[in-house]
Amino acid sequence: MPVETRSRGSASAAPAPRHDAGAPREGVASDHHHRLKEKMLKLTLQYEQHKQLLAASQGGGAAAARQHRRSVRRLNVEEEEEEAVNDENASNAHGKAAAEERGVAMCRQDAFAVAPVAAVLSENVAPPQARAPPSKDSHGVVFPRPAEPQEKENVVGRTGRIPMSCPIKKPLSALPAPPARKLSLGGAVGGKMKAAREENGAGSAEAAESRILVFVRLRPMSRKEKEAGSRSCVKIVNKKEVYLTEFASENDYLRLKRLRGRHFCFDSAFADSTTQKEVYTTSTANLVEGVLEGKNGTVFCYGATGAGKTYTMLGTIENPGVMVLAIKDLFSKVRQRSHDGNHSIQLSYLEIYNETVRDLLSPGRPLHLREDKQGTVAAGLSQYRAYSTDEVMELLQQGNKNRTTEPTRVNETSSRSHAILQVVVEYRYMHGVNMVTRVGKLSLIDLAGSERALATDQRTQRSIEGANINRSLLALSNCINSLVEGKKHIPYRNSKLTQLLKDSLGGSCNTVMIANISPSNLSFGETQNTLHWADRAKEIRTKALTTTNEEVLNVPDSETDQAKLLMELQKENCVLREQLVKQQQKLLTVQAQLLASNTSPQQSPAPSSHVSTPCTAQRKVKRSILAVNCFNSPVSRRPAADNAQIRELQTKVKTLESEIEKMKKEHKLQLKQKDDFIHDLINRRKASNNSEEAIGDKRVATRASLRKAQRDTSAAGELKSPSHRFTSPAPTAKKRTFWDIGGNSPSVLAANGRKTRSHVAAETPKKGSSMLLQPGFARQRAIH
Ligand SMILES: Nc1ncnc2c1ncn2[C@@H]1O[C@H](COP(=O)(O)OP(=O)(O)OP(=O)(O)O)[C@@H](O)[C@H]1O
Repeated sequence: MPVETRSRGSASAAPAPRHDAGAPREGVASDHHHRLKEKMLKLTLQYEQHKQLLAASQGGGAAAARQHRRSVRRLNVEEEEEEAVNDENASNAHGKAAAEERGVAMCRQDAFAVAPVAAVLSENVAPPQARAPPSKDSHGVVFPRPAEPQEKENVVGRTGRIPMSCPIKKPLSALPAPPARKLSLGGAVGGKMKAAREENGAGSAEAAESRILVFVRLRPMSRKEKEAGSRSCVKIVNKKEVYLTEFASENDYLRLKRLRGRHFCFDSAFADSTTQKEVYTTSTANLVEGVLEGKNGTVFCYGATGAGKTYTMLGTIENPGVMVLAIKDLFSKVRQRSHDGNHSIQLSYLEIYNETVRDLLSPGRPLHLREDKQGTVAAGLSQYRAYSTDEVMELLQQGNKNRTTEPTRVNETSSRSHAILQVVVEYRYMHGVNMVTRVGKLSLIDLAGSERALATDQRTQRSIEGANINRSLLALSNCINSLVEGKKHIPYRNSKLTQLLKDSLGGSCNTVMIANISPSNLSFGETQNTLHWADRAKEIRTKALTTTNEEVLNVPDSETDQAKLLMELQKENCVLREQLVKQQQKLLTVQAQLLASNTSPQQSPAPSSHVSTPCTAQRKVKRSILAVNCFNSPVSRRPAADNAQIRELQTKVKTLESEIEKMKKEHKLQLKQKDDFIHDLINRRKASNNSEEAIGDKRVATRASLRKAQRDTSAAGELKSPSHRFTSPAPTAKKRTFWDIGGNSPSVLAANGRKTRSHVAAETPKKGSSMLLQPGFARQRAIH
């Protein structure tokens, strides 16, 4: 039927006659077709539920089985009712005009209730979606039920000019609800971990699998894109649906007819005005909570180059991103809980550049990946124990300076590598006579952007980088495909990235994917690709999350007191460390005052500085400048009042320094005592009986392995124990610690010929320096 007739039909409010012989038969056929589709959907749902029911009955959950049977019966009843309604509708809707009218009306009511959407998607109309009954067992992220979008293929738009086809995806609420993410046995701790069951949902088969949560973030249009005259081709509706519309030139008659729209539905979709905090709270806050409970978590940003991945992960000083917010949150939560136990936080930071793994905190030779009980690990990767958010921020900043970055045509500070920040949180507490150790690992990943060769550069180095980035992302896509299809062999080994992501994708881990997209129609292909893979990733089921990474060590009565003492000592250590940091800060303030009071630049030998702090090289430089300017200057040249003030301040500084020195000595002594005590404890336990020897082994594999690794690698000069960090942060000639990773370190460039963010900063100190070089990792350059 011609378009005008349909339009007229929808314009007239009169319903079509019930048995209109003249009505076109194609309307009936299409209605019938939709009913069949709905029926298929319901059958699929029923099948899923039966599967769950079967699993529930196998898991011994009789109550759960009854519950499922009830919900299946309810579904059947609903289905019958709906069928009856559909039959009636079908007979009422013999006229195509009436069917169109119904579709448009529903469309206006639901999907287009949000006003701005109507402008882009007024063409998309469809019948209602099959709805799955809400699962009572679901403890996953709960979102308000979205308006049900309508589906109709090749419907003429309001303008009646551009035929649109927009296959509507099933909303997430209609998917089988993700089971509770309660507990997990992650790869971080292997060996003979005791699987601690949580009462809530423990043992139920519903918790047998979990799925990756997928979020989409749209960035604002950049100045460049605006200048190029691009239009927005993405619209976000109901905070979870994404509509993608392809625009064709009005003169492109050939493609005009084939213009298509796409619809996707995710756990949440963030519009361009969404704040960093909102993104963090919705996507990652739960993961941080889980890590403190001993569950592993991974967040990774995926998308085309320039789509906003680094902005989402790192952000700017004013708007810190997910990495920064997660770490702040982690520390504040640890502080709240540290009254009942002992927390330690260790972190490592690496990049995958051109298929080689590099340590960002202690750059050197490429690292090799190996598989062990803890999963895939980079051998020799340095781990740093952090005691405050500031310390982590400094480490992160140092790491970012060493990250490979290059300007491309698309993005001035394009990340040419995948960066992975891993934070391991260990929590120890006494539970009766047992010492419980819980370990959770949080991985925060900023992937490099997929790109077209033409979109970036044709220069050799860039194209090699681009090819490697694309290859690893292709490997990631292949793994996603295999996981979704339920294949037995997942090709993790095809790239370093997938090897490191193995636990996050196919293991027991709470995983979040944030897909970043650009609104510009010039990036339509990239956006479509990103959304396609994000949509696929939504279907990946990860392993059961029924346990925490928890180790329970039975401490005999005779040793309980000692264990308690040990914990007390550890707590005291933490307090002492905090005091030390405060004293150091005081010292710096006094020195700054001294510098301010001493305006005349005097040349004098620097006093010996024996305060070794975990400060940056920058801070050290500052200190030496202070020393040169302030100390030992000829007293005779200054007015008497100034001299008196300076003497007073000098005395203060000396007192503080001696105080710090004293504290350090005490601290060292306590650490030594603690280590002796631990050794003693282990030896005694080994000797006591054979069964406990196994537990001893387990300790070595988990908590103790970390300690052992620390000892081993610190011997090799790579990994520093906390005491080492405080006593000798100065770099050795051979091994460079992160404290002496200067932003302008020539060896980074010389060693491999690649550019890091440090080099970019050194070369272009003023113009648009990378956000990763700023204290809050801010890219000064805003959206252009
Ligand atoms: N949500 C946002 N709000 C404001 N500006 C943003 C947002 N997202 C991205 N930008 C800006 O867009 C530009 C490109 O972003 P970014 O560097 O994060 O992209 P990317 O995906 O990491 O690119 P690449 O893969 O090449 O590293 C930056 O200038 C950044 O400040």
